[in-house]
Amino acid sequence: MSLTPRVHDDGRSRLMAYDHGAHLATWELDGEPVLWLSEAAVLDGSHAIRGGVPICFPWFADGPDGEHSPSHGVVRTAVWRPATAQGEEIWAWELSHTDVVSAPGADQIPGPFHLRYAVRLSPSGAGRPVLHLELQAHNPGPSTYEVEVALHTYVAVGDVEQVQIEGLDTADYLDKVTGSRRRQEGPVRLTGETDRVYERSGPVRVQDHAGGRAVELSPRGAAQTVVWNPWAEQAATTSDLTDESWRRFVCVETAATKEQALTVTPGQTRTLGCSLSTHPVGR
Ligand SMILES: O=P(O)(O)OC[C@H]1O[C@H](O)[C@H](O)[C@@H](O)[C@@H]1O
Repeated sequence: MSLTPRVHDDGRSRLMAYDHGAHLATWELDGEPVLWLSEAAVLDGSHAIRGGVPICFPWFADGPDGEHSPSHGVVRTAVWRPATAQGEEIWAWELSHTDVVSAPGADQIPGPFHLRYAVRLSPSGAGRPVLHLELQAHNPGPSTYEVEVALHTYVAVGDVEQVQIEGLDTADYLDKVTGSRRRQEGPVRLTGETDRVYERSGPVRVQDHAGGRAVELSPRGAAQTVVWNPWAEQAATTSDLTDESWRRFVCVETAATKEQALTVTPGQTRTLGCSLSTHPVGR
């Protein structure tokens, strides 16, 4: 059975989203994808959707201790409840710990939570729309806990080998491919499997020379930026990626993981967000 998408089309921006994962799956601007969605994405609710913006919560990858599962937590595969959209919001959803009690990994949730996630478009000064994503994480319980959170944004590019990512120069990062800690020199260029957690929160600009466009991501409420691309060999073993499709995206993720996880005290709401806009390449 196929999931039913929600569709918003205002003539310039076309957005498609699913209640499964509160997952914004596509953003096309003037007919061109800004967010990438895999042609082989599983859209029957049995898996996380490969592409768009998966929401990782309350842990990232295999979690703070490396022993959490499933990957990226329990909410990207949960069915979220539609919530009332406010102001310019196109869609909003909510999800609580009580909605995922029987999900795999539920026993590893650090405490009761209530999430609200909203997708909004606003015109920018230059007349180009800006996409705003915002996740609010509320702790309704009696104890303080920590959560890892990420908006795992798949940015569509013409050819990942011709991409330069600006805004991370001099940032320290953990290279998860080699396990080493390093410092970025100049813009990020991808030349192989890339999985890095940068200790910096944007703005970050993806210069997509083959695609003739730049995409800027402006994060809020998180201290880290993750850059990920599986490259050819990893992609070949990933069932929801087709041949060569790894060239068409780079994940630039607004993230709060490990030592930078978010502490949420009783009654507190932490907000993490990201705004995306397109620009002429090279400027
Ligand atoms: O395949 P997924 O569970 O969606 O994860 C895809 C990727 O997400 C993040 O970028 C992590 O840093 C990677 O280690 C992981 O491989």
